[in-house]
Amino acid sequence: MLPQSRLHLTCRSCQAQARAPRSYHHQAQTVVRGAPSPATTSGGVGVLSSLAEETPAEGQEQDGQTQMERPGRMLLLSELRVRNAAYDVSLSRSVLTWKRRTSSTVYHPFRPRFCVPSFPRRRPDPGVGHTVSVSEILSVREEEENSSRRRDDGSWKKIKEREGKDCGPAFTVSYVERSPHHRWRCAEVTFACPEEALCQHWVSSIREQLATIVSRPKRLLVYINPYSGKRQGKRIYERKVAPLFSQAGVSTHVIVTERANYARDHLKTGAELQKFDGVVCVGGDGMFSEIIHGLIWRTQIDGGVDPNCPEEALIPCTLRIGIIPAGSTDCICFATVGTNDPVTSALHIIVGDSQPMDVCSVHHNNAFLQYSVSLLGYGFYGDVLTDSEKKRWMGPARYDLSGVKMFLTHHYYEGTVSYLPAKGIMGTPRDAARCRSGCVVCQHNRQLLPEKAEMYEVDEASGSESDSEWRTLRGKFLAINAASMSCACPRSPKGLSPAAHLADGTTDLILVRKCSRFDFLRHLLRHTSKDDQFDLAFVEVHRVRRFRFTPRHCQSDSDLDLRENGKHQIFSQICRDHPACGCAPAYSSWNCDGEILNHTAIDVRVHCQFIQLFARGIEEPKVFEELPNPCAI
Ligand SMILES: Nc1ncnc2c1ncn2[C@@H]1O[C@H](COP(=O)(O)OP(=O)(O)OP(=O)(O)O)[C@@H](O)[C@H]1O
Repeated sequence: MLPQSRLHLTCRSCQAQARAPRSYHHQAQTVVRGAPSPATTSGGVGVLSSLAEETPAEGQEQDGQTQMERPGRMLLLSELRVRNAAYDVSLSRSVLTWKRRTSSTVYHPFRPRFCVPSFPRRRPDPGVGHTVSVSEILSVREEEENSSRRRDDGSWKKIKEREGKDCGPAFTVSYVERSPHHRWRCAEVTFACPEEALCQHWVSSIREQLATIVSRPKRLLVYINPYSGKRQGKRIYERKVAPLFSQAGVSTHVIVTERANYARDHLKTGAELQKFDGVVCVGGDGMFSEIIHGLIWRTQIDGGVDPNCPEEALIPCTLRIGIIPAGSTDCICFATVGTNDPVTSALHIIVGDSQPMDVCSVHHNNAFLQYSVSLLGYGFYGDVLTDSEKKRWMGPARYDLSGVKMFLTHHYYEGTVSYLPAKGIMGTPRDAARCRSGCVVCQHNRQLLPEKAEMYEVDEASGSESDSEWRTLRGKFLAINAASMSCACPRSPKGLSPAAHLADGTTDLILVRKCSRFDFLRHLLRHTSKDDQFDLAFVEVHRVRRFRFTPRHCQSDSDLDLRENGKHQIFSQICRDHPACGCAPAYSSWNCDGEILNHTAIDVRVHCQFIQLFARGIEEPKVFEELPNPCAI
């Protein structure tokens, strides 16, 4: 137990104590009696400097008072013990910091509970400190004095950290710790306190700070597709996600879907959305598509907007969506979090992250077809999906087999593409920079949008939009792809359009014209190499706000869909089903985020930052490389 005299506590509500010293340095020297001055040790200096950094500008010299007289965001500072070692622990509004005191007689390097050391033991670093953002603290709990607690699986476990001397009052903080490859884990640290009152004060102070984070969801509506991927959706949710939600005090209403489109229909009509802070889908991209269709539709209907009209200004969805990856294709999760890991996604939901995302609306002859957030692909990717649907029994391997088959059949399709280029924006599809967490390109282009939208409206009203802005291309295409995000996934880490942005109000229109099989293979292989996949004579890419496609056979027939066009349909279907006849089919299908569209003539419009996800975008690697805690890696 620490002697009472060694405890020092600074609290916003205890101004008298905080005002007494002239500086943090001075305060530490005067309050921590009976111990070497922290300012004279490396540990002390580190703590004090981190506190100084945390003090806001408005806390600096005002009315002749020093920073210490107006402690700003610093709330608590105590000497506590972690695994028998003394630490200076401080709490501000933004960070919790603990730093080992060099005066401590026993040194046990701190490690989070989950961490298995995978590197040779280092010599203790006297300056080792840990800083956790308050926004990434999941929960805090007071430990019971009998040193045991119930585990998530219901069994009882002895807490190793509390064995030995520190069996008095203690509290445990659970927080987000970064692992390689953008994975997040829940780590814990237990602080032993010299007395019960101090322990309770720390717990209530941390809870108070957590309560101020209004972006955190408190109640979630969860849809689980039990047939996603390897049919593990329910298990993944129950084992990996539900315990974290419950630990963080997030309540849930869970619905296991009973059929395809169950979640979409429930969201459209039945769900009491006002009761929830967000919707979570447990499944793959198909399940996510269901969720956004239900939510967007419901938002428009509630707001009195006709979703069928391609020219309508749609109302953005405010309810955030979380994705727990459990499907065979989890591209959207990968693009927005950087990994397909249920625990990481659950932690992003708990901390209340927000990532805006563009949505494309797809219409045919003024009738709404579908929304898309990742890939709209005609030709190669449409054919791969059509073929793979017949092989669902094979599982995810069906995509590889159909990919090889469609590459060998090498079909091209004739048609006309018209597009509205995204002018005056920051960024191009050939940029080396990537869309990352807090992307400035997305923020900049979003700000431009109201002006541009007005300009388009004016043009449309005067009937001149198509003349002045639209561009038209005709030709034979092996593939026409519109990538609204990079479409990176574990198989294709660069994606179809590596520099595409999640939320800049544009889509990258990639046109692969008729070429030899060898050239097409070169293009495909560049998706996985460092070479630029657009730097080929038969490939062009345009960043656009809107585009239309009309297959050749529809052009003479006022955009009538092929499926309504008897003769062509019959022959094309025969050619598609029996490629051995040697005759190329006249049409392909659109692959819209993994679903096949019923029409080939389409009008696509991008809606900037139309939905919000519980995600942060992909963080730059340095975020976890620079962590002070060596156990994090
Ligand atoms: N209870 C259910 N029974 C059958 N199908 C369902 C059910 N719930 C949802 N679905 C449908 O299953 C389809 C595939 O779901 P999901 O995307 O979650 O899994 P997946 O394995 O990744 O599939 P895919 O790779 O084909 O997208 C979705 O289109 C969804 O509408």
